[in-house]
Amino acid sequence: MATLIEKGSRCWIPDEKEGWLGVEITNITNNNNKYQIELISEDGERTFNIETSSLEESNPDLPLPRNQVETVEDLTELSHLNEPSVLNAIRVRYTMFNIYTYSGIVLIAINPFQRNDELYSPHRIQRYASKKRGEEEPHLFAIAEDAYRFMINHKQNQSIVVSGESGAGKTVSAKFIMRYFASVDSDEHDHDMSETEKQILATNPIMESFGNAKTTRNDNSSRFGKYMEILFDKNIVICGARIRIYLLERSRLVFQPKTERNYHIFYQMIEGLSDDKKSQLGLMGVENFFYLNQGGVPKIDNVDDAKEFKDTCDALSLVGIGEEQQFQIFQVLAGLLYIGNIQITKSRNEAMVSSDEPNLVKACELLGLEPVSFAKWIVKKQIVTRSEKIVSNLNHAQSMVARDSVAKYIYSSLFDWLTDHVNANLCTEEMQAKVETFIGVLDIYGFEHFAKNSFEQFCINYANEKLQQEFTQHVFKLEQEEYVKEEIEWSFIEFADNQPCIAAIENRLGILSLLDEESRLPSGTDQSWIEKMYQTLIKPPTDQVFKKPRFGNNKFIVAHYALDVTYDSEDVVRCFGYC
Ligand SMILES: Nc1ncnc2c1ncn2[C@@H]1O[C@H](COP(=O)(O)OP(=O)(O)OP(=O)(O)O)[C@@H](O)[C@H]1O
Repeated sequence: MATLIEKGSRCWIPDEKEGWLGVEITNITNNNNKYQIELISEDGERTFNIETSSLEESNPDLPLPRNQVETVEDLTELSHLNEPSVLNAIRVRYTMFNIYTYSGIVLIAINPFQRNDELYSPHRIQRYASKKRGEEEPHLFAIAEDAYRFMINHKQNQSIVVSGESGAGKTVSAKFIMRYFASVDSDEHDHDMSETEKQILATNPIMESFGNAKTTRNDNSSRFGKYMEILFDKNIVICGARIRIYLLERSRLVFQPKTERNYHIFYQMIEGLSDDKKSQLGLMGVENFFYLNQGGVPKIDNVDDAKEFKDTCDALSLVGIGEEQQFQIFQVLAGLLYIGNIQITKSRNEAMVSSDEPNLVKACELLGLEPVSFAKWIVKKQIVTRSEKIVSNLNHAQSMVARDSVAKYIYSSLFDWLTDHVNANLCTEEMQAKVETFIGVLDIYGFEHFAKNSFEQFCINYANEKLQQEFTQHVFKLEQEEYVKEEIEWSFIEFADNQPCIAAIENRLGILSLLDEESRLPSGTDQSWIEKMYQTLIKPPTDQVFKKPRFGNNKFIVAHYALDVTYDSEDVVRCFGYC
């Protein structure tokens, strides 16, 4: 910073409202080695008493006020790669409707929250076809084209990772990338969609109805991770596609926070089915089902659930799930809603449910279960050891978990079944035989950190931890290869290695194996899992990344690459055991 502090230098100072303020140094007075710096900012001349350490250098050519033009298409071209310079460059581009900016091999996308059809038109696709990155302005299509060319030239499979927090625009971006692949190899740029694109896009209403929900951050939030592969034959023509699903948020089926909803399909079904079919399934209004009424918002603004239902049914028909099978799916869904209404009573310390409890009877009728044994196994558990079977009673809270676990398990099995069905349609055995290479697009939840973090957040953050490791290794490896190729002198760049965190999670005596072990024990509890973790992991080297919070005995902290997250252990062992 020493060279920076002189009259005329431009720099950034922290600002409570704006984050950072662009300023110019107009005068410096040294008073007992405490510098008083006069700065001129975009909102007029002001004098600031500033610690020199809180200044950040800005680009010498950055004009004031801040949001005058500074158009780097790649952040690596900035003369100072500090936080304010990076944020400013992205912000300036955004105000000029450039939502995409490169940062080396990464494309940063800012959600515009407004439609711009031209940006993704067939004409645009054509503009990026066969072009090298940098020949056209930054765009998703340039990333897709890069992967496509690399696959052709090197005969190597490619993957594009789309990452970001909820509502950032991952799913929309992934869809546009798919559209690029589906149309770039056809001669139909200016015409209608290709058959393959139609088929691929038909999977969207299905996966979204069953896997998306309204959350506080996004009315159509994907509650699962998705890896979609576009398959190419030896002539580089698309011969099919394949979807893999990760981490469906099972807890949403039985619990929704205020203003959020369960999976769209339930509301669609209630709005869209004919009265006759609804009465066959015993379906009533949303407010009558505990699994649907907790968030208190049965409707989403500008969304017509009945129309969406029709689109879902059309898409199901398109992938070969006919009307009869569709009705069976709705029957399963209605059965789950009745499971959620089953009343479990408390008697002393034991839970009780009668086999003629009306909701249980209806759930069993819809799901083809036998009421007496279903009622029994909601309130009891059986552990099978090598020599015997041990049956014990559950208390009320445990029975509620058992009841909900059945519903969660059935729903996620239904989701898997749908995915398999979609896959069978997108890639038949005949297509499979032709596959030479593929390009995969990963659309997965970003890092999550809430006031209360459950096992689901833990799994999501673990997945992101692995992605982060893959990313750093890939970027540094590529960069170093480039230096060697160009015979540039270089020394190793220090970067945060997150391997210790991954090791604490997945090693032989790590968080996951201790959980696995605990959930197999007849007497396994959350508390004993936590205590085993405290004993095993709070010592070198894992004590760097695994900690005990100052308050409470049922939580643990993991120091992730993004930040420290405190996780709750409540119900983890029981739910894990049921899975
Ligand atoms: N490129 C874009 N152009 C216009 N609008 C966009 C774009 N990307 C996202 N949006 C808007 O933002 C909303 C949220 O985007 P999207 O569902 O893709 O987020 P997400 O990152 O997948 O979120 P989640 O993790 O919750 O699923 C979209 O419904 C759309 O309204």
